[in-house]
Amino acid sequence: MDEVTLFNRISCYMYVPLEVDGKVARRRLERPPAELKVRGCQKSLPRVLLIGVKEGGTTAMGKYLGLHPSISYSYPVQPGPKITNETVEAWKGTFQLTSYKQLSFTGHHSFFADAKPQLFQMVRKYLPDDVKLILMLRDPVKRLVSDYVRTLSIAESLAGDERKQYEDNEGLKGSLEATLLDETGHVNPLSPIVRQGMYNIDLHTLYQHIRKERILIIDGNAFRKDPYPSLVEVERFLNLPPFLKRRHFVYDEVKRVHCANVSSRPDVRCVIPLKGKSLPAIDDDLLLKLYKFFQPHNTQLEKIFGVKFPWVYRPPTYIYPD
Ligand SMILES: Nc1ncnc2c1ncn2[C@@H]1O[C@H](COP(=O)(O)OS(=O)(=O)O)[C@@H](OP(=O)(O)O)[C@H]1O
Repeated sequence: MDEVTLFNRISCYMYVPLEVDGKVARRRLERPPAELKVRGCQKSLPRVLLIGVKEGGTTAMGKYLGLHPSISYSYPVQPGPKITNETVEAWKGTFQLTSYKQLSFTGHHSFFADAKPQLFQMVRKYLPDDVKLILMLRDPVKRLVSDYVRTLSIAESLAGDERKQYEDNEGLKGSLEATLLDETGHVNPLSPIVRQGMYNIDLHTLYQHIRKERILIIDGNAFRKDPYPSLVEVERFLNLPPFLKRRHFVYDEVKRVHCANVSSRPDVRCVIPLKGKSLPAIDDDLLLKLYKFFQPHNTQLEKIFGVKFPWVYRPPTYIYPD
């Protein structure tokens, strides 16, 4: 069966041609009510949850896994802040319709590091018993720099008290060095963007609450270089019928990432609209300090939790490795 037919048989939505300025685009519509009923289409709480980390590749993973016809992906919205019947209902209200042949899937990059209490409460009380979690971990130094660039650009778009409050919350202190280092020049583990990369600590807490078999950890570095092998791993972890193919992901020389091309989903192409954000040049000494700081945390990841990604073993370096 071709991709479009398969999608049209399973999904609660369809894409119809729409002419805009002489060009044919596609508009997504809900299927007719009778079909929605037969397919059991409704908003349902996720059976698959992407839990982070921030800047780990969660946006691309969400969108690309959502290309699978057996997956109904809803754009990430953070529930809460308190988890109650009402806030969970409101969260569910933001989801797409899911048919009985699909798994409802969403997530938020904050679950792993900042919103664990909410995550645990939801898993205990609200989410389906068979819920599975996907966690994307990326070289913590790259994650940190990417996070800094993103956070700074958000701060620069704000003004006055609002900016000050945001900078305080995020621990931004005027420069990359001031944000990451304490008064003695050591990497500051209390800096929020440093703390987020100490994955071993958060993983320890996660495994105390959620069984290991329910969690798949994906290498965000490998996913960025080529999303296809990671997506196949996720398909298998979720016991989905194999659907995603190598030809669905094409490297874009300008954007420097893979973009998607699946005929049933004209709405998903590249995750970033233009070029990937360029990372600042980092002083050699600072880079070495950061890699040295994270090395014992990465070692714990391997020794205690069996995470064997290449960057976990990398010795500290003053170059920014690939
Ligand atoms: N295919 C593809 N397309 C676009 N971007 C990709 C892709 N694969 C991985 N990435 C990397 O994802 C990084 C952003 O991560 P997140 O989406 O987790 O960020 S967020 O915290 O949820 O906003 C972002 O990090 P930076 O490159 O450092 O900006 C991307 O490199």
